[in-house]
Amino acid sequence: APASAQKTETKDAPKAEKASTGAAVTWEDILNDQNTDKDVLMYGMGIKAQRYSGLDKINTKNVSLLKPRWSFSFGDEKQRGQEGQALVHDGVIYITASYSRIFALDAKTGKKMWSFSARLPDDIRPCCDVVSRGAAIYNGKIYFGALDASMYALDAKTGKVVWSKKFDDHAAGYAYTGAPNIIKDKKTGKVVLIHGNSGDEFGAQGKLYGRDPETGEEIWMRPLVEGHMGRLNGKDSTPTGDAKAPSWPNDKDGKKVEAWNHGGGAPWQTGVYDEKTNTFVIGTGNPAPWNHHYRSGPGGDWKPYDSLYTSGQIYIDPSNGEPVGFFQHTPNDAWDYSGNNEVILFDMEKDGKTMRLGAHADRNGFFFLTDTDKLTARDGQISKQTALVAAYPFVKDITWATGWDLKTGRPIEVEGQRPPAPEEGQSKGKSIKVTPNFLGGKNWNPMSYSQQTGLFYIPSNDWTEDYWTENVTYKAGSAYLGQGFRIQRKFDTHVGALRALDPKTGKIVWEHLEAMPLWAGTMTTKGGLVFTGTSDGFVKAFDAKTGKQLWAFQTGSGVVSVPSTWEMDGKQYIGISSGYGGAVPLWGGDMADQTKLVSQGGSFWVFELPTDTASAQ
Ligand SMILES: O=C(O)c1cc(C(=O)O)c2c(n1)C(=O)C(=O)c1cc(C(=O)O)[nH]c1-2
Ligand SMILES: [Ca+2]
Ligand SMILES: [Ca+2]
Repeated sequence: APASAQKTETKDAPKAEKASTGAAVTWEDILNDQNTDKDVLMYGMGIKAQRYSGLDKINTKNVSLLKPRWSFSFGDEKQRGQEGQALVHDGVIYITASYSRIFALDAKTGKKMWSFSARLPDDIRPCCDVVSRGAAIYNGKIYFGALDASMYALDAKTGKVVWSKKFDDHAAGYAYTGAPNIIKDKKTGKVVLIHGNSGDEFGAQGKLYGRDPETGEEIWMRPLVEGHMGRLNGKDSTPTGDAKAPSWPNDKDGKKVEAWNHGGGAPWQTGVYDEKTNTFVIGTGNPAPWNHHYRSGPGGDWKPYDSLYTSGQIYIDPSNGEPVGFFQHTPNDAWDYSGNNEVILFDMEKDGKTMRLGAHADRNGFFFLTDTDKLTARDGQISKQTALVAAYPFVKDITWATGWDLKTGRPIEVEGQRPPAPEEGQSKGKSIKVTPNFLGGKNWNPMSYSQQTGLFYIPSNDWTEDYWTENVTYKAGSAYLGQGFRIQRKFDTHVGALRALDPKTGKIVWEHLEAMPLWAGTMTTKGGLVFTGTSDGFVKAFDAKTGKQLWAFQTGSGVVSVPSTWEMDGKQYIGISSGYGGAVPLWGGDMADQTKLVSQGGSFWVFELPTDTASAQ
């Protein structure tokens, strides 16, 4: 879209109040983000995406005194889900909002410096609400994606469009909701902007893109369905994996089944960069259609057909977009579990040695630890199920598998837990009960890892569904699921469960239950705290060791975003968006009815301790 078609509002920055150094963010700044308290330069709050802050000014002793400093309304009649995580640089907060909007706010006062609203066509088709999870910042520019499958670079000072690229057909269901990544490729020395797409529910082809952050020009494109052709510098590069795509069956004529042409696997969340091996890691989406019979061989034989490279974590060489490793969380995914959730990189001592691991809590109910050195090895093999180190259940009563075989790295599936095909002459198959349901034991909202406690804090949900197959044919722009479902609660006590998991043992050290689904991310701090938000509007802080709730503040709408924290003028601040939405009110059956009672909203909140904490006590 031409820049002139965009609406940019620029307000003069309150210069007197802004202690600006004017320096643009460099790759070194990004690499060091974890250790700099005064800024938040990436989604994940650090190169390993641990969402752990070394700040301890707000801590278990004083957090009960936390109060708002200011709040900013995103305005407009547009509301719905506010899922963004704020970036903070040079006294400015950059926060994305629903309907592909982004705001630059003065961190001291909440005063708007500029805002940008992408002009969206009427026929966009995001599956799961009009959300945006965040932006990236680098070299004087802010990068963020829009729901019509486009990417923008904005001038960080003015919000003016530097470049924009429309990368796919929104009318066919392609979209973008995630926060892009900035990484520096060690081989070429070039900084690369990496982003994916959304659209599996419409039979989109999942694709990952590497771009020049200065011009937006594509460097490479990597399709995530086996056998599809990649691109490098504008030319065909290599097919993804085996060109014959043996993990997808052939039809009667010996051609690939129709599903393979669509395939899914969209990387719609945010990846993480393993600096040591120069490898980019990102979760891949569900196969399309959800109905696995369309991705199975004659007589419903699904076992040889994993539907690669969907529902797993893929490792990519950022120099050329070549896949170097893959671990699949749900082979031939029949339940829309997808594999998109974040991978957090961390080190763990085991048997006297330090292991470099990836941690991932999947929608399928298992928490995975994978060996980063194996998955990033350039050994000519992509599928590396044996990189599995551990798989622990983190929700109750998982139906589809009893556990994982650590030798083969494959799930131990339970017979009869795949939804059967419709009987002859029927349009629907027999319904089965599935736990967790397709929205998962945990959805996109990121967990965090505390370097202080060594625990992971997982915003999980205990819920179930009725689930049955339906016949489906592909039609561009229409839902391509082939499944029917009705989401249901499982326990009277709760749906949401914030769980602290010990990666050494798989044990749940503590849990905190919530009546409504948990749809906000978590953050931990050296102050011994875990922060998150709830669907009924609270921002909450917990003792990271015990799970005791120490503070709660009501924001007036549901909280489905991701907290962040920074230091300014010697004080620590907590920032988070409020505004209810996301997938639950749209798809959630019983839960959707419950959540209709939550007021819509759209605001960003900043919290601080009273200046004189001693006298306030
Ligand atoms: O497969 C996809 O392309 C795709 C995209 C998205 C998205 O972009 O938000 C979601 C999902 N799938 C999905 O399965 C899902 O549960 C989901 C929840 C949400 C949300 O923001 O609450 N988005 C998405
Ligand atoms: Ca930082
Ligand atoms: Ca999906």
